Amino acid sequence: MKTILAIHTGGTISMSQNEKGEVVPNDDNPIADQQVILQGQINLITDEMFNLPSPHVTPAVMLAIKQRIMKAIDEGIDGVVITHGTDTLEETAYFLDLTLPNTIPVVVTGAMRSSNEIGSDGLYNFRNAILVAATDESYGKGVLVVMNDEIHTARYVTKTHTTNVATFRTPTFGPIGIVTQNKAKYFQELIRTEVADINRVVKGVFLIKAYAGMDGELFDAINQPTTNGLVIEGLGAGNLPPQTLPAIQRLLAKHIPIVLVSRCYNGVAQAIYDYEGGGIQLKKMGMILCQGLNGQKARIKLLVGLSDGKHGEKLAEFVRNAIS
Ligand SMILES: NC(=O)C[C@H](N)C(=O)O
Repeated sequence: MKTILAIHTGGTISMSQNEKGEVVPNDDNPIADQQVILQGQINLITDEMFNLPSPHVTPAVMLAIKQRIMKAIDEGIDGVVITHGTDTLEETAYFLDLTLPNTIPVVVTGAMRSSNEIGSDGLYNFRNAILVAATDESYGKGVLVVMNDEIHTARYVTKTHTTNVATFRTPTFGPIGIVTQNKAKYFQELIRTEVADINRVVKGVFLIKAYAGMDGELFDAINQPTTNGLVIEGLGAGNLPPQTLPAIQRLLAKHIPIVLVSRCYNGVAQAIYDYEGGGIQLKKMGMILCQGLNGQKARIKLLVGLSDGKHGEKLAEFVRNAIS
C-alpha cells in the first residue's frame, strides 16, 4: 500500500458557505477530516500546514511547502497531494515544479465550490489527486494539477474562469491526462527543464501588463534600488508601444533582467515584428523572450532563477527555455 502525504494549505476547498451565502475559512478543515475516501487502498498522512486563502500565499509560503516535501521525500513518502486555493494555485504548483527533484508524484488540487455547497467539487478533486499521486505512471512528470477530472502540468495550466468548476485549462498544449473510472490515464509527455534547489526567495520581482497607448510611467515607478527583475506581458506575439522604450532602456541599463511574455491567452512571445517596439527590437535591447509561459508563471520562473543566484546569460537561458 502506498503512503501519500496530504498537505493542506487552505483555499475554497477548506472553506464553507455561511447563512448569508458568503464563503468563509473554517478552523477545522472539512477535507482533512474526510480520511475515509480511499481507506484500505492508501495510507494517507495529513499535515494541515497552512489555512490561507490563496491570495495570502507568498513565495515564502511556497518555499516552506517545498521544504516540507523535501523532508517527506527523505523520509520515503510515495507521493504528495497539496490542497490549495485556486486563485494562486498555478503559481505555487509551478514554483514546486521548478524547485523539487522529479522523484515522486506531487499533485496540487483545490475546489471552486466550498465544502457545504451543492455540487461541491473539493472532496472529489482531493480523491482524484490522491489517486493520481498513487499511480505509477505519474512518476517523472513534474508537478501536476488535478481538477475536474483532468491532469495538467504545473508549467502550463492556468485559471481561466472566476467561478466555473472547469476553470483550469492548459492553453496551446492541453492537459496531459484525465482521471476516468478511478484511474489516471496519460496521453502526453512533458519534457523536463532545469530544476533549482533554492533555499531562499528574493523580493522585488514585478509583473506589468502592456496596453494600447502605454508609456514609461509604470516602468519608471519600479526603477528602484530594491527591484531585482521584471516580467512584461506584451502585446500579441511580443510587442510593446514605442513610448515605453526609454523607461525600459533605463531599467536594462541597470542590468535588471526583463522577461517578455504575451498577454494573449494562447501562443508564445517571439521576435517576429521589426518596427519600433516590435519583438525584434525588444530582443536586441536585451529583453528575455520567454516562450509558452503566462505572466505569473514567468514571474515565478524569474524569481526562482534569481533566488538560485543566476544572472546574465545563465538566468536568460533558465527563463527562456519553457518549451524544450
Ligand atoms: N476557489 C478558490 O480556492 C478561490 C479562493 N479565493 C482562494 O484562492 O483561496
